[in-house]
Amino acid sequence: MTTQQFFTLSNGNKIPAVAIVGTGTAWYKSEETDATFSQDLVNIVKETLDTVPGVVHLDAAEIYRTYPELGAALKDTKKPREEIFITDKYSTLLQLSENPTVALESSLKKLGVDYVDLYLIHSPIIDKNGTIDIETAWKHLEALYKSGKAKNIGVSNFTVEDLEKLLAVAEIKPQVNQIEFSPFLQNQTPGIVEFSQKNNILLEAYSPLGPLQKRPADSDKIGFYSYIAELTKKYSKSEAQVILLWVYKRGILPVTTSSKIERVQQAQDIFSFDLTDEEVKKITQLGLEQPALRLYWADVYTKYNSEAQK
Ligand SMILES: NC(=O)C1=CN([C@@H]2O[C@H](COP(=O)(O)OP(=O)(O)OC[C@H]3O[C@@H](n4cnc5c(N)ncnc54)[C@H](OP(=O)(O)O)[C@@H]3O)[C@@H](O)[C@H]2O)C=CC1
Repeated sequence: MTTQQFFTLSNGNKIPAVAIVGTGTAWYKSEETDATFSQDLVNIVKETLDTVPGVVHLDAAEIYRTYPELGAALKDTKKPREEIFITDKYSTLLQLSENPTVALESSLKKLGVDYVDLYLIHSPIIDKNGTIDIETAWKHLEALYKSGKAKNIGVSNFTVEDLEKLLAVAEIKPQVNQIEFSPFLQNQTPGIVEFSQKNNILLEAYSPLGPLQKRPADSDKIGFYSYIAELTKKYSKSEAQVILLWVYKRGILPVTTSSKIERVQQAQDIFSFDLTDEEVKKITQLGLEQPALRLYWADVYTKYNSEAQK
C-alpha cells in the first residue's frame, strides 16, 4: 500500500515530502531551443503524472532550460493541477531575467499554469554583472506570494549568514531552503541543518543519492554500503529507497530524479516501510565516516568540506 507524507511549512501549507522528478542535473541544458528539446524528459514526466498516485512533486528552475518539456507533459496529463506540486527557481547566478517577477511570468507561460506551488531564489551567489541583489529579489518573491502566483517562497544554497541577512529584512520568512544533502554531505555549509531547522525553515535535500551516483569501486568494503545492503534485504526495498527515507527521517525533504519510471515510482513509495531510530542513527554515523562528497556549487563551498561531515 502506498501512503503519501507531507511536511507542513511555517505558513501552515502542506508540501509533498519527496520531490520525485527533478528536471536539472541529468536533464540540464545550456540552451532552450527546438534542437535541445528532450522527448525523454517529456515522457518521464508524463508517465509519472499518469501513473504515480497522490500529489506529484516536480522540481524545476529557470537555469535548467527544461520548461518546454515540463509544459508539454503538463498540457498532456489528466492529473488535476491540485495533485501536482511545482517548484520553480529564479536564477540569481546568471540573471537570465531582470527580476523574479519577469522570470516567473515567463515560466508560468511556458509551463501553461497560473501559479507555482513553491518559488525559490536559486542561490545567494549573484551574477557579477547582474543588477539585482538578494534583498530586492526577495521583495519580488514576497509580492509574488501575496499575489498568489507563488503559493510558497524560499531559497536555495543559502548559508547561515545568508539566511540571517535575509531574516533581518524579510517581511515574509523563507519557508524552504533547498541544499545539497546526502549521507556523505550532512552540512552543505557550516551549521546549516541545525540553523534552518531551529528557524522552522524546511530543508530540501538535492542530490540525496550522491553515494549511489559516485559509488567507489571498493564499496563492498565500506561499512556504509554494507549496511544499506543489509537494510535493502530486511525491507525488500532498493538502496535508493532506503537513503531517501533516511533523508525524510532526518526531517528533510529529498529531491531526486531518474530517467527510469520504476525508480521514480519507487521514490514516491518510500513511505510503505519504515526505518527504526537506531537504523536512522547508524546510517547517519556510517555516512559521517566517509569524506565529504560535494556534487554542486563546489567552486564556492569546497572550502567548507572539513565541516560538512559533522
Ligand atoms: N538547487 C540546486 O542548486 C540544485 C538542485 N537540484 C535538483 O535536484 C534534482 C535531483 O538532483 P540529483 O543529483 O540528480 O539527485 P539524486 O542524488 O537523487 O540522483 C539522481 C540520479 O541518480 C541516479 N540514480 C537513481 N537511483 C539510482 C540507483 N539506485 N543507483 C545509482 N544511481 C541511481 C539517477 O540515474 P538514472 O536515470 O539512471 O536512474 C539520477 O541520474 C535535480 O534534478 C534538480 O531538480 C540538483 C542540483 C543542484
